[in-house]
Amino acid sequence: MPIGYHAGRAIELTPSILSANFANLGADVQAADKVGCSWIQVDVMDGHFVPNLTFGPPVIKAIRPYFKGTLDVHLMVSNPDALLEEYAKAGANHITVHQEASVHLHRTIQRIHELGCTAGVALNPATPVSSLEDIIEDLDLVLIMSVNPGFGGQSFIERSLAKIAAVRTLLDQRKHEAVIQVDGGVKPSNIATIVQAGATNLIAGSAFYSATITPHQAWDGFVAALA
Ligand SMILES: O=C(CO)[C@H](O)[C@H](O)COP(=O)(O)O
Repeated sequence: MPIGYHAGRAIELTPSILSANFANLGADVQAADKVGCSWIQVDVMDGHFVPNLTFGPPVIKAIRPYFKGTLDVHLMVSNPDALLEEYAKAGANHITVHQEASVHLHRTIQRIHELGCTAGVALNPATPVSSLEDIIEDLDLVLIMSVNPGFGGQSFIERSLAKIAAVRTLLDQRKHEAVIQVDGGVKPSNIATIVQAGATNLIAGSAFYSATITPHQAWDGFVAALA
């Protein structure tokens, strides 16, 4: 269920399980389902493309029964092509790869579609939106990284707002509809500005899975911030 609407588009809140309690992962995934999230993101890190290690396909398979909506796998890995089939088979509905990690990006996007998933491309903070000019019409989603990938709990990089607006302009120019997802430092205090720039799907890690508030309270806080 959307947390709001902007310019006629539904706005989705996507919890990142990077900030969940790994000792209680099934329940934390189910909590996102119960509060009404339509998407959940699994941040896959390989210790090579980014300096951290997280979830393999068996984890995706294990949590799949606990979430009805879109299971969004964000591959922060070198050579993503080698892993696409395994993550699709494990239960991913959507797969995002990094522009910086993909040598044959067009082929990679085709392969994700062949596997029955929707496809996205992520841009690191220093990667320009212009790098998507020759692929954007093939994409279901563009992910603007608003932190350097690898860790939750970092601060939103303000320059990301201009990049979100540039993606919206490019999509409008090409008359193509795609999700604009933003990942890193998203909070109730900045969500309205991010949505006004053109984003439609907001990743929330530490602001959703927190020691001080429940997922339900987190959801309510984001809804109120957009109202
Ligand atoms: O992909 C990520 C880091 O690479 C995280 O999902 C992202 O940083 C979200 O965490 P937070 O909301 O705590 O900033």
